Amino acid sequence: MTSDVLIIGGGIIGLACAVELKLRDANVTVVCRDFTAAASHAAAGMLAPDAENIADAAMLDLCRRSLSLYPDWISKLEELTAKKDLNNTGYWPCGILAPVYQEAGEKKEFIPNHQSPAYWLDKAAIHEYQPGLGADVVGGWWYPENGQVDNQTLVKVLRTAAESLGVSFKDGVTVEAITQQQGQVIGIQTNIGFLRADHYLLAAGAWSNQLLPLTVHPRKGQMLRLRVPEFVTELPLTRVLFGENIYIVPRRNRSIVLGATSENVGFTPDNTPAGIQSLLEAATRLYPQLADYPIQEMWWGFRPATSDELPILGESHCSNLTLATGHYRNGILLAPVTANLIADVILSQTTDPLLTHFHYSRFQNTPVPTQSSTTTSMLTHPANFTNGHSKNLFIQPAEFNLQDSGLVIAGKTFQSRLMTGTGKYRSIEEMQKSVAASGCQIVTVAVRRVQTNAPGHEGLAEALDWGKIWMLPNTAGCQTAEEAIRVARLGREMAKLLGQEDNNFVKLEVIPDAKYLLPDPIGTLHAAEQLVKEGFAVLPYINADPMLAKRLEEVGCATVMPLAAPIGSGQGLKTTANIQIIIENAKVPVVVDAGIGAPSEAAQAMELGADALLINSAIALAENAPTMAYAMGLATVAGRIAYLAGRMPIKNYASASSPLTGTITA
Ligand SMILES: Cc1cc2nc3c(=O)[nH]c(=O)nc-3n(C[C@H](O)[C@H](O)[C@H](O)COP(=O)(O)OP(=O)(O)OC[C@H]3O[C@@H](n4cnc5c(N)ncnc54)[C@H](O)[C@@H]3O)c2cc1C
Ligand SMILES: CC(=O)[C@@H](O)[C@H](O)COP(=O)(O)O
Repeated sequence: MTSDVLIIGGGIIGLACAVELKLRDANVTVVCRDFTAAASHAAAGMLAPDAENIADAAMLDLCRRSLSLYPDWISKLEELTAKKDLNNTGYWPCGILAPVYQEAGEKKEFIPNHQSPAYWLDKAAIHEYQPGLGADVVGGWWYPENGQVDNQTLVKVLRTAAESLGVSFKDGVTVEAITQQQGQVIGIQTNIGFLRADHYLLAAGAWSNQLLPLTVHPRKGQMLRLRVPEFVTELPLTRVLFGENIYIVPRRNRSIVLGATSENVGFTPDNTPAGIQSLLEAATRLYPQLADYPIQEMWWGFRPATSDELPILGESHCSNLTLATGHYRNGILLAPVTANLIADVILSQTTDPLLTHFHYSRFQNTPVPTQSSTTTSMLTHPANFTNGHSKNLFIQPAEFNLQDSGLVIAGKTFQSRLMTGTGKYRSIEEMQKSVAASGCQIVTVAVRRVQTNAPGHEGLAEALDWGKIWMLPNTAGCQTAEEAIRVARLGREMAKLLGQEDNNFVKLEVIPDAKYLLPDPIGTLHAAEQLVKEGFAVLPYINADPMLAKRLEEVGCATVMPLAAPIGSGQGLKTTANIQIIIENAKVPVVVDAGIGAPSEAAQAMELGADALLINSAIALAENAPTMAYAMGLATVAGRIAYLAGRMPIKNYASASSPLTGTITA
């Protein structure tokens, strides 16, 4: 049995799983960066499987199961925290009324086959049942079994319960990478060092794809809270109103939560006038007397959304890593069922059949593996991936036991350590052949040039098979941090359009100087800080400056990319001493970028211990580009193997290679 479980993320999902695992005798540690940033803190707390109008049958089943677990789960939590008063979590099966302004025309009556009842109320009935609704409400559904919980107090109760059971917490700690070897997680890299456990659970909400390339992205929601004024003696609302683009959630403590916007703006923080205005307009239309209620508080949060709006639950590509993320709009509702099913997976190795529907591999073209075959290509391009070329550049003979686990950037593993570009080729066909011949798995693309169809970039984006090659959008042509941030966002959209939904990589170039193409260190640092905040995996192109490399690593960049020599100069390794210092100190991959002119220089950079190379001009401008690409691929592998083999020390004097003893004297 797995006893030590490390949970990444201390939102409701991480906490609920921690309590359940601990109750089943596991040793549990929760690592959490920032509890106040959690969606769990920001939510409205509705328990609304029916009001949410969930179309997917398996999801509806999951939500209903969770709703039915709620009463016992709440009692258990409140017992654990020695507070039997059910109001402590604000759990309130108060029902949800969903008024409409236009009748949809469907048959409206009690639906007896519904697993939970739903009643249609016509205009007269709804106004009688809920006085104070806007005059233009024409009817609505009543879902008596839906309800709410005060998510902010619930997570506090969960945290207290977990602590009282002995769950250990590492607060304010950021997980930077999940380190894997041969289908196993061997530990997690954090800002306080390397942590190990028997088993790992990823419950990092909207930030999950900073650690694994899952299709989880943030969907921002703005919220506000009103207070029932003193002069209103009785609670005016005793059920949730779930209207069009608005929900009104009255708490028993006389606050009223209004939500929420649904914005696709990455991790852009703050409340905005437009967001708050839209909520207030919709709320006062639905329940006009709110117009006079005092505003108490505003906030925002990031729902962990997936492209099909369903959570990702259960096993992963690694046998000791389980996933519980992507709960999107229903994570508060789904907490108890998630905790149960995930504890079953981790501790009893039993997978409820329902979990097949929420398996991570549904976003790939691969079939869902059975329990006995757990490895798929989610994070690691297959080791024998040849990128269309007949030669496999990555095969390293087993007898050498090289223990090279691949290049890991922002949790994604690549076998090839060579990245190439797409510029300067004489034709698209030559570029395609060169990319294939190099064996590279990452190709950088200048977002601006592709968007503007610059000469040589027409049709470029479509010319490569992005099912096989990971796109590294770059901000070439940007002179300021602001421009680079804008272009990075476009790059992310471009990658999405080309089918890489989960690609958050950006090669950051801020280059104001046209003659030497030297990057602006200050602009690069500023842009990197912002882009990291927005959830990008940032790969900054820099001069070979060890201090800057350190600062960029500290702000959360996924790699550093020091230059060997100016871009396109083919001068070779001109910055060796500084690159060596960067390599010695870096905890993120060091990618030597720009200026490499020949395979010998590529090999030399890898022998120094660089993790990867980015080479464009030396390939594109060679007389025979595909052949040079092949040579660069071989040189990268040779340099890496030589680095792993460990070169001999350099000596001042000769030392004979043949033995000096036992020779025949003449
Ligand atoms: C405005 C809004 C309204 C909502 N309303 C409802 C509702 O009414 N009903 C409902 O059921 N659901 C609702 N939701 C959805 C629900 O809040 C989420 O689905 C749920 O909170 C997700 O929980 P989680 O634990 O997965 O993620 P989160 O609560 O976001 O927690 C993730 C945690 O992981 C931590 N973390 C992330 N990355 C790292 C890292 N690298 N290292 C360490 N820690 C890390 C974060 O700091 C965070 O604390 C709403 C969400 C929003 C934003
Ligand atoms: C394509 C790209 O990103 C280049 O800006 C990169 O820096 C490579 O430089 P070389 O063209 O000198 O290899």
